[in-house]
Amino acid sequence: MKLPSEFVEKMKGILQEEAHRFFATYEEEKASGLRFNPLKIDRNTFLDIVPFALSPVPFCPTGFYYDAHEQPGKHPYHAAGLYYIQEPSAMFVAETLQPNPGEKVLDLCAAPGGKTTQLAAMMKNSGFLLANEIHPKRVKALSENIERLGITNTLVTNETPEKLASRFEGFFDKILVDAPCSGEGMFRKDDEAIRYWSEEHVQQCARQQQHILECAYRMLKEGGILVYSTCTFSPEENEQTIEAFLQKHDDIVLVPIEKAAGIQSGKREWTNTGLETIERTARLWPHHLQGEGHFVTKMKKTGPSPVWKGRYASSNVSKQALRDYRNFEKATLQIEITKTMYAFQHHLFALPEDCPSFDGLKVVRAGLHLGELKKQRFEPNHALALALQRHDVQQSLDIKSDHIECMKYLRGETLSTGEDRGWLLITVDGYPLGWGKEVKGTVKNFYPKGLRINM
Ligand SMILES: C[S@@+](CC[C@H](N)C(=O)[O-])C[C@H]1O[C@@H](n2cnc3c(N)ncnc32)[C@H](O)[C@@H]1O
Repeated sequence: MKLPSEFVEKMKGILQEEAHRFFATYEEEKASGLRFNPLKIDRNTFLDIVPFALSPVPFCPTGFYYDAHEQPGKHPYHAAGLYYIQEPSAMFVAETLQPNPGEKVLDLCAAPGGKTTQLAAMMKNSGFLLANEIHPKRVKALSENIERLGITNTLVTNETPEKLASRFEGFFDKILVDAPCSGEGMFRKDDEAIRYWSEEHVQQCARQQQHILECAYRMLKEGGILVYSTCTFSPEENEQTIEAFLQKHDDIVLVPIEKAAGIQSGKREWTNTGLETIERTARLWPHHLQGEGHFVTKMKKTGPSPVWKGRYASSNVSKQALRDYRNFEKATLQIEITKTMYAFQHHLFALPEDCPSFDGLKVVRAGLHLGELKKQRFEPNHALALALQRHDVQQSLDIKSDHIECMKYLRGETLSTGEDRGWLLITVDGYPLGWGKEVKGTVKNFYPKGLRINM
């Protein structure tokens, strides 16, 4: 691997006697990890059914390492949202924020959704999570991952941090800024990150991080928690970004992060003022643990915040549309969705709890996408299938993960059953994969075209 020479010199300078251990990790395989999804499966059942060898990530109770030769992204359990593939050190970030059910949480730089999906699971799909991504292409991947993992408490937006800050002053209990950075911790898994690296880019990222943190600050309640993280090593984007932020705000204090399992402290020598409390921050290094590397800071806002003056979203759904949905619900489900409903043209959503009004914001997903209102009938969305449990529906068709029928379904082919039951939840080993509509012995395939596999 050819590392940028300026990067090598800089790391040798700051790491000194540790540098050779750090550089030796570039000769080793990258760490591969996945997190099981507690919204769909418990730990023991997951370990019973998962067909790969796994070993636990010591700093994340839902995280596991898998061998590099495995391809968990291709297994039907991935399509069923039973797990999320995530770089192991990244798993520590949401663990540090520790959101609770019922809280109002913001993930400001969220795509592709590794941390969002972890946060939503920790919140047990309740409360309100705003997952924002500034880049229109990346927000699509975020939204798809939220759908696959069966997340229903999340509003996905495609906004700038400034726009959100002007709308949500003093609104959030907890905020995550997983900042865009120079990605030095990505070098083992992404050649692009190596090619893109320059000292100038490091400085540019540091300026941008300051700006994003300022926006986050405005949105935090008094007593609120702000976690800042990067997947880069440079002190300018880590200790120094936090140092500058603390200098601007005397009502922000660093909350100590417990260090275990090889997690190290941030370094006071790497601040401009020798800031002692920076040791409360955490550094995950590839030569101290199995992971690509992260920097994590936990902060608390102790001073007053403006009282949020916005309003909450209310339903805009017509009586007829609601009737069409309820008819579908009665005929197909065993549960009733009681959340506030919202329609974007013909598409019906069940909003997260405590969802603020999103008028004027670029919304990509507003909670659970229930489906589409077609002429006097309702067609369920894939997201609804993935947010259900098998027993939530009246009719389901279970296929085995190692059976050809499962591949046929994921390829978008029809299935033959000989029955005529209408909407069926198609499950793999009991876990929802998508919808099918059974008419006269044949199940029409509603697995989304964009997700179908070709093999
Ligand atoms: C480190 S990545 C986030 C990874 C994500 N949290 C996860 O766990 O999957 C940083 C994200 O910030 C976004 N970003 C870039 N510039 C930004 C800006 N000016 N404001 C907010 N976000 C930005 C990037 O598009 C990128 O998706």
